[in-house]
Amino acid sequence: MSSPERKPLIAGNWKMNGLGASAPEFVRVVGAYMGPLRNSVDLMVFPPATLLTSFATSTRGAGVLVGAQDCHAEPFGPYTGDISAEMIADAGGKAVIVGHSERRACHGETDAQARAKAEAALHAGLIAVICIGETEAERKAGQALEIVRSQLEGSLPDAATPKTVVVAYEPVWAIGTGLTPTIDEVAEIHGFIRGELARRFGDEKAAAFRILYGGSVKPGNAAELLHVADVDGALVGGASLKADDFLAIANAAAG
Ligand SMILES: O=C[C@H](O)COP(=O)(O)O
Repeated sequence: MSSPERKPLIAGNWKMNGLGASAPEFVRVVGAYMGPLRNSVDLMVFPPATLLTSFATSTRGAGVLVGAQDCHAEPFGPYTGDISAEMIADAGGKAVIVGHSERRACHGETDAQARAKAEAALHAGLIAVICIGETEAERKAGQALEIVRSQLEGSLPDAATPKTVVVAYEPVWAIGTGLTPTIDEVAEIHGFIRGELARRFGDEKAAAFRILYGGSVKPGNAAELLHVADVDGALVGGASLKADDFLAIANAAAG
């Protein structure tokens, strides 16, 4: 569970889903957030880049932060198809996801690239949500902690602060599968991440970083997962596409 100084954060990653016609779902989230929820939970939504500007416009002043799902490490240049952190900020984005396992698996993204992208994000004034997590084979081989340790070390910039960086632990085998680690496994990894942050940044700073859990978070399991020690929120994929489900998860974080 989040400590008093770490406000829970629920982040919705729409992945490659959403057309202009999906905007009303987001607008419903924004509307509901303007009630008491706003005081107890931070919300972020990461639509596809095509919807970034319209989502940023519809949440203006409402407090839901909108971000992008990836960025290039360079601010501009001959990188066809990519967008930079500066462009995300220019479009009204406030955050960016880097190192998501789908970028690592489908685009061969390395820890060093995730780190360079996170550095670019900080330079552009964005919050970087940095994803780490082991595969099923790595967990079965007893390597989960070591993989998480090396991804964390390799992907986090030295300049990371609790205000500019959020860590998201997403076991790859739990993403989109309906499977989740046990509560004890989640507690073990999140506690381990907190310890590794303390080794690198000191106890005080480490205590202020938010560490999200991601992987098959749904309204039905959110409360249990979100009340585990050192779980400060969730990075939600599929369930973030439906306003009711996403809001139910946000309310679980608040309660
Ligand atoms: O970024 C979100 C995660 O990959 C989790 O996705 P999921 O909730 O659909 O399992």
